[in-house]
Amino acid sequence: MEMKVTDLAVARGGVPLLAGVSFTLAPGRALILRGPNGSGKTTLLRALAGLQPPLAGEMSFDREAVAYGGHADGLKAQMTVTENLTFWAAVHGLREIDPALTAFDLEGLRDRLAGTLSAGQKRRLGLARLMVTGRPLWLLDEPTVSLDTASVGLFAEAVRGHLARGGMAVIATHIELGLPEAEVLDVGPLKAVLPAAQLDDFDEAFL
Ligand SMILES: Nc1ncnc2c1ncn2[C@@H]1O[C@H](COP(=O)(O)OP(=O)(O)OP(=O)(O)O)[C@@H](O)[C@H]1O
Repeated sequence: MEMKVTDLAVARGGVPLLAGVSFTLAPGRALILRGPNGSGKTTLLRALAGLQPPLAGEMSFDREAVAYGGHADGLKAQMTVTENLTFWAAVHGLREIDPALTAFDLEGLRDRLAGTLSAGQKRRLGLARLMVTGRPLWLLDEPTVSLDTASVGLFAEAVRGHLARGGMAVIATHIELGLPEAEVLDVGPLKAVLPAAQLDDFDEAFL
């Protein structure tokens, strides 16, 4: 499956943020989204994930292929690491969790309640969940928040393994992930031009 996005425009709170977003991603490829705070990377990812409608443009790829990793971790605090992953795999009709435990160095924590994990450990578990979905298109919003250098390395290896299996990834990040093979899209220059009338209503849009 190829991911093709053409002339996408997105808004948040009624305010247009980005326009003319176009890219094509082939199996085995990753795209890194860059851009200043507030430029619309999260909003773009939400639109790609089908969580909000775009203002305009075309998206051609299978929505069922998407595994979305947003800011909220969505972990079940009263379930163990193993139970969280097993549950998530089962939701996607799968059972295997060991490769994900290994990839994110979670074996030693497999029986710990997710609610008792540190911020970085929770983040690793949240990322491990992507692997057990079996879904080919990872859409990731700031996946390395709370991760130490070693864990960023684990994440980069996991993405690389995913790409090697024919997967794809679109990743919004401010840091250097150590994925030089990834393509980069800077959304900064794609800032939507607000019509004057809309500029008057700008504050209202956030109320
Ligand atoms: N729920 C909301 N309602 C209204 N406006 C919002 C909402 N969430 C975010 N925004 C605004 O939309 C704009 C784009 O936010 P977005 O989170 O997409 O940017 P970003 O590029 O991901 O930023 P960052 O690099 O800080 O994560 C910002 O001005 C933000 O304040």
